[in-house]
Amino acid sequence: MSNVQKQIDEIEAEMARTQKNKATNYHLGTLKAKLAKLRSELINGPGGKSAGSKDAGRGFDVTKSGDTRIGLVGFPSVGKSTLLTTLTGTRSEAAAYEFTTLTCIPGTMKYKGARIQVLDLPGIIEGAADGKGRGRQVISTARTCNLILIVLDSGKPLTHKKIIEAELFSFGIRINQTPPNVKLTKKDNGGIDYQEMVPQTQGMNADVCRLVCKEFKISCAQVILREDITVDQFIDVIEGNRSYIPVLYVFNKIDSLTIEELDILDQMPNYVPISSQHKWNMDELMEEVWNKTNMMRIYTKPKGQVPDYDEPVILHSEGSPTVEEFCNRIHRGLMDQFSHAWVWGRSAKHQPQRCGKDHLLEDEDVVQIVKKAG
Ligand SMILES: Nc1nc2c(ncn2[C@@H]2O[C@H](COP(=O)(O)OP(=O)(O)OP(=O)(O)O)[C@@H](O)[C@H]2O)c(=O)[nH]1
Ligand SMILES: [K+]
Ligand SMILES: [Mg+2]
Repeated sequence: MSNVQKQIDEIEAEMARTQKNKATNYHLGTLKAKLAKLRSELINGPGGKSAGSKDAGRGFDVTKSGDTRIGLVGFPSVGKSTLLTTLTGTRSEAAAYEFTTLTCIPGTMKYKGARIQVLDLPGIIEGAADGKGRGRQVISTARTCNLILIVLDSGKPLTHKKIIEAELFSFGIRINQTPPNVKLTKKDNGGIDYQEMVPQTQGMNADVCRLVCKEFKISCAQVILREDITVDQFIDVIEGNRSYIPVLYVFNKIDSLTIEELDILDQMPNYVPISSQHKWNMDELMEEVWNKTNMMRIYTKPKGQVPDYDEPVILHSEGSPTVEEFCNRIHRGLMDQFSHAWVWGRSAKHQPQRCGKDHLLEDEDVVQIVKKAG
């Protein structure tokens, strides 16, 4: 065991021993900061780049293609390769022995007009993020995905889910979370200026903030907390290299479960039960993938022609994208020529509606761009 891993274990043991209360809150804050620093060191070497930076653990060299990228992550033999083949038609060897897949196999599927790249990956086990097997490469590649499918064998213990989550976590991936709404501005002088815009109920206060900053050698900064966060989330802000990625839990091999066992699984959020071998419930999986990747279809309509429903322009957006974002997606420079747009569909008050560049679009709107005269 490496020296760094030993220190990590010691701190984790100390944290487990320490009762959570007001008096120990500060001490725990310092321990959490130390732990985060050691984890970065473990992944990148001492003084190395922090997790997630370009030269940190290298992923597999697979070119991005399509509108979005999803990765299949899980223990060996849960059925990732079988799923890739079922979804995309690309053959990836599947077999009953562990570590059948030794590299990253890409495939593509089309759904609602969007081209989705799916990455089959080698299986990972506990300790993957610290370099066991190809674990680091797998998780580095997972960091490049817009959505991760954690594939689980529904006949195996649920503890596997926790282990995979912990591996992703220690590599700087935050699943199904949004980046903390915190502003941190480093300064040259003036100490730590700490402001709470909303009451903090999960351990943050001015002293904890100062202690954690000190651990990271930040002595002067403005810190504004715009939501109620945990100390761990504050450390995430300081380290600044986390990847916030949505996750779906795909419970495979449900063909070998009883109805009662299936009912228990049914109560978990973000989960999709499937059988990749029997192609069961693929429709729900595709729909959940669609919902989690925040894609929107906008159809173009050249003047005097019917809209092109086969090749939508795909926009990624948490909320509604603007006409301007749509134009920029088609090609740079289009906005220079933009006069107005005709919009049909859910976002239009009448069909069509004449709109400016700030108009907010909805899924499946049809847009015709009118260029400036001359
Ligand atoms: N019963 C059942 N078996 C399945 C299903 N999907 C895959 N399998 C079997 O599970 C075994 C492992 O499948 P793989 O697709 O190789 O699993 P993997 O996760 O890619 O495995 P590694 O590449 O070794 O990590 C094979 O024997 C598959 O036939 C399923 O839906 N139901
Ligand atoms: K296998
Ligand atoms: Mg495989």
